[in-house]
This record gives sequence, C-alpha cells and structure tokens, in this order.
Amino acid sequence: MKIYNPQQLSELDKLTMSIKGISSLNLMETAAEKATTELLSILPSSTPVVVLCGMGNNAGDGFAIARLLNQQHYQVEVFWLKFADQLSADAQANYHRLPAEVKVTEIDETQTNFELSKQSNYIDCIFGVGLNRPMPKFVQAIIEDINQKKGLKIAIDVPSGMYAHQANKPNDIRFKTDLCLSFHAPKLSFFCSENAAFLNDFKVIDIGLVEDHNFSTPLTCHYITQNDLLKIYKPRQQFSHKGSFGHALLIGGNTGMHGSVILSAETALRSGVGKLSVHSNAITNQVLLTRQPEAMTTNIDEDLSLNLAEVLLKDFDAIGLGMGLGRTAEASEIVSTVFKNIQKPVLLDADALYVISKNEALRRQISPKSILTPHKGELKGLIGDWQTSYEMLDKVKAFSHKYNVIVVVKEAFTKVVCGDQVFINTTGNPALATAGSGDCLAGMITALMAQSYESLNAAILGVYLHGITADLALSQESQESFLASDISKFLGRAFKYFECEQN
Ligand SMILES: NC(=O)C1=CN([C@@H]2O[C@H](COP(=O)(O)OP(=O)(O)OC[C@H]3O[C@@H](n4cnc5c(N)ncnc54)[C@H](O)[C@@H]3O)[C@@H](O)[C@H]2O)[C@H](O)CC1
Ligand SMILES: [K+]
Repeated sequence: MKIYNPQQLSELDKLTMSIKGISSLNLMETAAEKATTELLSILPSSTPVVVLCGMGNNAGDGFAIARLLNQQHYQVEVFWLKFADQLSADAQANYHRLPAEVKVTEIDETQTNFELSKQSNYIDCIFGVGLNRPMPKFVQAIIEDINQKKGLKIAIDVPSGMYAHQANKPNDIRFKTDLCLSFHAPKLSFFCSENAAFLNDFKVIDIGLVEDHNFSTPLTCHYITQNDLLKIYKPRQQFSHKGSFGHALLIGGNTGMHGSVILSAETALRSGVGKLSVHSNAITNQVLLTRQPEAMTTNIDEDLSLNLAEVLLKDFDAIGLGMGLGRTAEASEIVSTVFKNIQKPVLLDADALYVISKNEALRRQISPKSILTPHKGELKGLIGDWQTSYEMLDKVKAFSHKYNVIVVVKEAFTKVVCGDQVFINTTGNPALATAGSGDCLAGMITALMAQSYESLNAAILGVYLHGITADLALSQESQESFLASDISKFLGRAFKYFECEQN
C-alpha cells in the first residue's frame, strides 16, 4: 500500500472527483459515512460524544460525523474551535446541516472558559492533513486538557497537532489518540517513534479514491501489506530439489558470542534455504551441530580469517556476515576478505556494521544491493545522529544512494530503505525486543537471498515474516517470555499464510 503526502492526497481527491463525477462535498459525505460506520462499532451509545471541530475540511468531516451520530441516537455535542475567520466551503455546508439537537459550543482565543462533561468520548476533527504550522495556543490548551480526560479519543484522518508528513518538535502538543481513522492510507508520521505516545492504533478507511496517477512529486513511501508480499513470495515447484533453494554461508559466532550465529543458522534453515554452511569456531560448531545437524561447518580453527578466502571459493548463493563476529582486527580482516572475494550482494549485520562504520574504504567496497540490518546504535555509527525520524530517513536514503545498498532500519516499525524508496513494516511487537532477535532476522534474510529473492524483496519479506512469528507467538507466549530461539519455532506457521493464499 502506498503512503501519500498531503499534496499527493489532494491530487488524488481532485482526480477522483473528476473521474467519478462527484463533488468534494460528496467525497466528504462518503468519508464521514465510512468513519461513522467504524465509530458505531467502537463508541458505546450510552456515553455522550464530543466532536472537536476546527475550520478546514477535517472540521467538515467532524460536522458530518456529528450529524450522522445524532441520527443514530448518540448524545452529541460539537466544540467548535474558531482559529480562523471562515470555515472551508464544505465545512460550512456541513455546519449548516447540523440538526438543532446538536449543541455547538464556540471557542476562540478570547473565550476558553467552558465546561467539558465528566464522562465523554472525544472525536478529534480540529486539524487533518492540512496542519502546516504550530497550532494556535488556545487550541493547544484545549487538546492538552482533553488529553488528561478519561474517555476514548478517536482522531479523524490525523491526530490534531501531528503533521502528517513532516517532523514535529519534541514538545509539540498532539491529540493523544486511542485510534485514528485515517482516510485512504496511513500517514508517514504514524510510523515515527516520536509520535508513539500520541497514537495507539490506526485503521485505514477506504473512501473510494482512485490510486494510479502521475504525481507531481513521486511516491516514495510504502506500507507493507500481506497482499504486497503475496506478489513477492515464490511458492516451491513440484520438481524442485535442495539445489533449487541455494547454499547460504553465515560467518560469525566468535568466542563469547557463539549463540548469535547459531540463532541465525536456525532461522536460515527454517526459512527454506537448500543448504547452509556456517563459518565459525570449534565451540560454535559443536553446539550448532547438536542443535541443528542440518547445518555444515567450514572451519575448525579459533581464527575465522585463516582459511576464509579458500572457503569463499565455493560458489555460495548468499552470505550473511557479522553476527557475533567481534570488533577486533580479525573482524576487519574477515569483512575485507569477503568484500574482496564476493561480488554478489551480502547481508551485513552487527559487528560487520561496526567494522564498516569505522572504515570508509571498506564501505566503498560493499557489493551493490547488499543489505545492512542495523539497530539504532549501529545506524548512528553509519549515518551519524539525528533529531527526528524524518531526518534519520533522509540520512539513510542518502547512505543507501551513496553506497548502493539496502538499509533495514530495525525499530518498532522497521523501515527497509532502498534509495528514495521506504517500505514500512507493521508486523511484530515488543516481544522481538530481545537478545538474538536481530541475529534471527539476519539468518532469515540471508536464506531468502540464497533462494534468489532479489535483495529488496528478501529484506521486505524477511522483516515481515520475522514480525509475524512474534505476533503468532502471543497466542501462547507473553511478550516477556518470548525468546529469539522461539522465532524459528513460529516460522513454519508464518510461511503457511503464504502457502495457503497461493493455493
Ligand atoms: N482524500 C481525503 O483524504 C479527504 C480528506 N478530507 C478531509 O480534509 C482534511 C484536510 O482538510 P484541509 O482543509 O486541507 O485541512 P485541515 O482541516 O487539516 O486544516 C484546516 C486549515 O487550517 C489551516 N491551518 C493549518 N495549520 C494551521 C495552524 N497551525 N493554525 C491555523 N490554521 C492552520 C490550513 O489552511 C488548513 O487548510 C483531511 O485531513 C480529511 O479529514 C475530506 O473530507 C475528503 C476527502
Ligand atoms: K483530526
């Protein structure tokens, strides 16, 4: 699914109106009807509803929703925050359609002394995608006040105070939203960590906008859905054999970090790779083979760098490098040896990221379309610090362009960045915030690369499946008890979704 900026959304509105021959007021009515259908299933009819309206089209949605809820016998009151001289034309039309039973309390900067009933639910229609500068002080004060109240808080399209497609300042007031009903597509800001405290959940409301259009600014953001992944997923053919699914090599698991590459190996094997070799040391080999006899080992020496060049002569289909590699000179030598000997994309994780963060010459040698999977700390080593998620994304895009790599930014909504394109993952939950979880992701993506998924698709599919394992696990595990080693246990069921849908 695509994510649009306000300008692109406005282009889609206009195009929809001209293709479907409908007015903007019709479109607003559809939006309000669809939102109201959702609201009816969420809001108890026994509790009064306060609809907070501003002056633009988001307010127009609000006046229409107030009318529609009133028709459904809700006790509705409108708080009209008059921060401009005039309502937008469609908002005005809907204001005039309000039935007399819906009380309207007018509030402006001179008159902020009003009573909010003790028990209400709140619908926020003050600002939508049109917010383009800090909100007036009296609006901020009212939102702050309502944020302290107990009732359900539902935002229409965008929580007021949150810019849809640009960064907020850390102290900006935003409507503290339990659920945002967002028209046509989620907005990019929903996936920024600095907005997490203001948006608990969102639901996309289809209002029948057309999709395809030559936008004046190109689309760059995508929200990964199961349907997108069905187009990527490659079902296995009947006459396939283990050679059809590639031979992957994982390099890592040095002294003290033996478990890291073992976790990667387990998930790689459960992600469909045909054959798996692990280049590590004797202790790792022993534990690995006890847990996972399907894996092969390529080294017995304590030093991982000694025979690596020779090992790499074998034509591996994918290489995953860095999990528990260490931060020694030996680690740099290993990374350098891989870069010198391998021309195809490799996956770089953990200590391999540290090594390249310290060495620009090595960064220049990364094979095109390699995948980097940094967590926040590792990412800072690569791109420097940032103030906002938007700044971070800009820096990652620049890095991705400069070195021709795909960067998987691991966070609550993991972002896969390929040049200007950003793919946002929404599977997963805080159970994944556990030691070894990243090693598992690295193993999964390497296995998908070995199966001839092109790098971008391997990264997108990998992060999606990784998240699904934790979502599935919550039926029998808690977020606290979930371990990285559980990821491979749930991978079978995670893949099953795709198999079922294909058949
Ligand atoms: N396709 C759709 O998604 C549809 C969306 N609809 C709704 O319309 C809003 C967008 O409406 P718009 O009039 O453009 O903007 P807002 O209502 O968000 O904002 C009002 C208006 O206020 C001005 N403004 C911006 N920032 C400030 C500020 N800090 N202080 C004062 N004034 C400000 C600016 O001029 C804005 O235009 C969208 O979110 C949906 O809810 C339609 O209903 C139909 C389809
Ligand atoms: K809103």
